[in-house]
Amino acid sequence: MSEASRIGDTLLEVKNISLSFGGVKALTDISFDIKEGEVRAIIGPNGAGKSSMLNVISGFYHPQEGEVWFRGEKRGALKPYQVARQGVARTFQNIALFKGMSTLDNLMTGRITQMKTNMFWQAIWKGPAEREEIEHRERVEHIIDFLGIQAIRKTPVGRLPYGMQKRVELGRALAAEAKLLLLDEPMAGMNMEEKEDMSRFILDVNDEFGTTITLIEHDIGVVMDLSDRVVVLDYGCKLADGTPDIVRNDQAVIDAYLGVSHD
Ligand SMILES: Nc1ncnc2c1ncn2[C@@H]1O[C@H](COP(=O)(O)OP(=O)(O)OP(=O)(O)O)[C@@H](O)[C@H]1O
Repeated sequence: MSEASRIGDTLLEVKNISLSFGGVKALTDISFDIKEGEVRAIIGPNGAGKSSMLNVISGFYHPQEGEVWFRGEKRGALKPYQVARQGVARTFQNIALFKGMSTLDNLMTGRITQMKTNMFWQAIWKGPAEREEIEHRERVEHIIDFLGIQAIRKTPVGRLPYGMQKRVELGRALAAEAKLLLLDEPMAGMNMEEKEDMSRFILDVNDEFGTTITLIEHDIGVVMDLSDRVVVLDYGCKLADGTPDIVRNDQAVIDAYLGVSHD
């Protein structure tokens, strides 16, 4: 698909976001947008404010100043589960799976935001709840196929190698059928081969499901290959914003973060 047809209108916009923790200013007057269908990276040195920004988008942190707009509407002070119900899913820097549960059951927990029947229906009439369960299973089976993890579907995730756990975590976020997927360092701690696999899955997810993806990643090479646009933070301020080409040639970015020009 051509770039022009893949990327659509603005999906999410943060406007003039400032966030402090006591005396620490984590974010100062940050504005940028995320367009439908794009892969958008947030990069910056340690402590630059990347995770804080992701936490603002996912509703875990509420900034003292600024606004978040999602699908053309200003978002109120929603709780994280309400943001998730609107179609924003995320993964965490440290894997947050249920280690004793199987891959399949972990993926099923990703369906919670999509569940429509409640305890009342489940108690008095199993029909709708059973039909829903079948639908959820079908969706999860599709994700298992897509990520090529059939062999580990019954394995407790705590026994899986790290790279595989990260893949399951991606699968759980996919199970939520999000419009916007937030990935917090999806390749941290991976070897080169695992990083290549994960990069391929991220691009395939973007392509096949049309999911908009925003990711934080420390490996600059990976970020530049994956992303349509990159926003660079430094000491809580926005340093640069644009295509990988623009960002990698920006002198302020080279000075503050990259250290050397990546020609
Ligand atoms: N919950 C919190 N309480 C207090 N200070 C915080 C909290 N979260 C972040 N900070 C501070 O805000 C600043 C930005 O941190 P943040 O974790 O967002 O940066 P980061 O770019 O994600 O860093 P890293 O790459 O190391 O994960 C840091 O000075 C950090 O210590």
